Amino acid sequence: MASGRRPLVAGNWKMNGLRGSIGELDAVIAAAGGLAPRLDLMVCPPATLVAAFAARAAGTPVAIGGQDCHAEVSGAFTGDVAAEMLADAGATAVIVGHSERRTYHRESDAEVRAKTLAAWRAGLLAIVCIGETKDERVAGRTLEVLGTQLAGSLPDGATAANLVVAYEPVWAIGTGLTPTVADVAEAHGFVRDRLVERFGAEGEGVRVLYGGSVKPSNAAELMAVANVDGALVGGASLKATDFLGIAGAYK
Ligand SMILES: O=C(CO)COP(=O)(O)O
Repeated sequence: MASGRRPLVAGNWKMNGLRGSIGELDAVIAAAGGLAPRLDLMVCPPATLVAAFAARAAGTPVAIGGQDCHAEVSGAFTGDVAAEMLADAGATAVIVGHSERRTYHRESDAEVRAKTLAAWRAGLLAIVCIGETKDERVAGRTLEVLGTQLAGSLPDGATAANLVVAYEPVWAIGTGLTPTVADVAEAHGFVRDRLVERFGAEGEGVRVLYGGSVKPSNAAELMAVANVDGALVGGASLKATDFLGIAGAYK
């Protein structure tokens, strides 16, 4: 903090939410005016809800993002969604390389890189996720893994305006477990160094979010760590009261 970087608190709804869930977005929008002077707010609903959510959030401080995109503009890719389609639906951002995509869809760093380029091609902010597994942490390989993921997943041309990195330890996602403050500081400091090495002043401006079991009760502690520029929130983003409680870490 005290970095000049504007915090971003983003909710990743994952495969949750029906049209009737828009009341949660409404509650976030209702509180957004009071929070907007201090931070950016984003909700990333499933693809089926992006258009409706974007229409509802239009003209408010709440941004809407997708959760994944295909690398191509269009074509015979059944079930996939292009970055241009998300933009057309009103999204201004997209999460790429989430560990659930890397695990269940076997996405490689090269694919994540291609998806990041697709996001930029469509004019979207790319939120690129990285993070180590429990085994990798126990083996003392966390920073090596993060370095490899950053090198492979980030294309040249990243700027403070087109890239956000989310550090999400795989073992902390949905488990209620979080790294220690010292471990978060080490990981985020490492990511910052790599961003600055590669992208110079732009890398200094790229926001690095922490994700993995962020809750209202631990948000203040996690968000106060150096080089933590906000949160990517899963489960606790589904209820507006919890999501806003996390955003409330920025007083
Ligand atoms: O994966 C996450 C956000 O992308 C984190 O999920 P949880 O907040 O549910 O642990």
